[in-house]
Amino acid sequence: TETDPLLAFLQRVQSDALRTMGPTNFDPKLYVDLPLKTDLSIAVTAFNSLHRRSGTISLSDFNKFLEEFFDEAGSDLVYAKPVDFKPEPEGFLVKVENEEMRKWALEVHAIWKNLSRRVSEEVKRRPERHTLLYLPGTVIVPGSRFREVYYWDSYWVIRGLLASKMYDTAKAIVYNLISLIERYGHVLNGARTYYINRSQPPLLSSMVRDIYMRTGDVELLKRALPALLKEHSFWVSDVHQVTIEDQQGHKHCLSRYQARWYQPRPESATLDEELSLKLTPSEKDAFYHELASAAESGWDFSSRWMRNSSDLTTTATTSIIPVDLNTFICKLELDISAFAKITGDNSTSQKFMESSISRKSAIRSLLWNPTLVQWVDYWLDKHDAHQGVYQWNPGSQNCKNFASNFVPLWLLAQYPDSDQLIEEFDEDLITSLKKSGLIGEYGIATSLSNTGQQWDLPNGWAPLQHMIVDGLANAHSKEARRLAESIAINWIRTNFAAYKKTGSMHEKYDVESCGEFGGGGEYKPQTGFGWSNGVVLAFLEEFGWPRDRAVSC
Ligand SMILES: OC[C@H]1O[C@H](O[C@H]2O[C@H](CO)[C@@H](O)[C@H](O)[C@H]2O)[C@H](O)[C@@H](O)[C@@H]1O
Repeated sequence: TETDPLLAFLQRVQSDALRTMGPTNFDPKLYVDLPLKTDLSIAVTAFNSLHRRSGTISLSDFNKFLEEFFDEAGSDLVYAKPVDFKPEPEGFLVKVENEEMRKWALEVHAIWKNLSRRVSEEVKRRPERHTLLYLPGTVIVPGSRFREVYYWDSYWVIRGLLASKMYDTAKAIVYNLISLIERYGHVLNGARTYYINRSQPPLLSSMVRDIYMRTGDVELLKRALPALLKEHSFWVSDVHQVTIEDQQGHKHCLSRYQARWYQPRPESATLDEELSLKLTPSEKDAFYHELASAAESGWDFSSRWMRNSSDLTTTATTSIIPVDLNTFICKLELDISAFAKITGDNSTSQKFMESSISRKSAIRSLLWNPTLVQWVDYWLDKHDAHQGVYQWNPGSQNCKNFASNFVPLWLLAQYPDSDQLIEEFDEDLITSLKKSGLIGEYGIATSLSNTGQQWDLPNGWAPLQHMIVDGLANAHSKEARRLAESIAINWIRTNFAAYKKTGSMHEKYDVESCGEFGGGGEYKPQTGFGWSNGVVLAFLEEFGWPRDRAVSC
């Protein structure tokens, strides 16, 4: 995609739009999402002549140009009512007894209709006019500016669809993502040409597993398995995998995020260019690479990846071994092993069981911190590397509290015999979470640093709430289950309060105030919103809502 002519042209339009319209309310992503009405060459000629005619283009000429040559952003995804949507499905949230809560849950459930789309046949016919990629089945988009399917968002969308008994829609999403692996070798960050250079947290196997648990569909496992094997190769290739030798001389392999991209992200090019103004040309390329790699992590952006939490240009994502990524890959290995066993491929099952055991041992040896009683990320220092092998240094563990430090709880809950991850699961881990400062009044904070980046304090994100709550709820400890339920109740209440106030579900919430959505970051707070809806429905399915429990916070 580096020389993708459509993207190159749309980025010229994007920077002209900024010059013409000014920075207020400017969203660069809008321009790289515009579908062309004509062949590219015709639009480029018209654009060049517009430039020749007038040095600075007037707003009205610019708007006329947009209207003549482009359709509206998002018009290449057509509204499609999901085939399996029912206003109140049989067996829906049976444990929700409170009438007000049930009424709201049905409203949240009904939002699936608004977020459901199909890629237009026009995209299949003339792909060169669209940055949107063709997908065969129904998609659920996150909402607002996110008018395409996203990789890791889809896991929580599917969790919600399962609560909504929409199994066909859930499967269609999975088949779409599989089609991306078949075409590109990995699931893209999102289904746009400008996302081909990177993936997002690998959760496809978790989507398949959860759907299989509800439907028993072995065909799904058979279709998914070859794709998951390809995806696994992607995450353990030289690009992502690093070898680290521990203090006993054992070598371990763990993975990191690393996009194949050294330019401004097309969807945010004007912002990336502005941020990099003070950098030299080679520093710029490295910075763009680190930003795109942070986007691969799903945590774009966060003090978690920054050497100096007040300076985004110090983002160094590729120098970090993230605990959540390795948990997801370990889960992918366990899922592959389980699916292979069910479908009768015992040697693949055995091979991936062994890979998962090695990764668990690596996580425990390198990322577990016994003093903090939690897992942590690890900073790679190039001075510690000899012939491509890093020597483990305990001082390089990142001891700051991030919600991601507790994501292994989720894996432990799904595969309870994964105890190689930890000496022994005991109440100290729960105490460590409670004392971390991450548990806010209305949810789990992403970090403890308020940097103005969206993956930091005071923002709480639905996926992080869900993985930790799910992990605690299934930890076979009454204390852990109680904590899980209280986090879930507060999270539901704040989502409910914000919905009552604004009429919308939000992409992120402020965990310090009731009913407030989150902010910060590089774009305006978005509504819709796929994963938030999914997590509310999944929590209500798990914990229910008794008649006499107050709905407001
Ligand atoms: O346009 C800026 C960035 O937007 C996306 O990231 C955020 O939204 C995604 C969709 O909900 C979500 O998956 C991600 O975790 C959010 O940070 C996009 O994924 C980025 O690649 C993009 O640069």
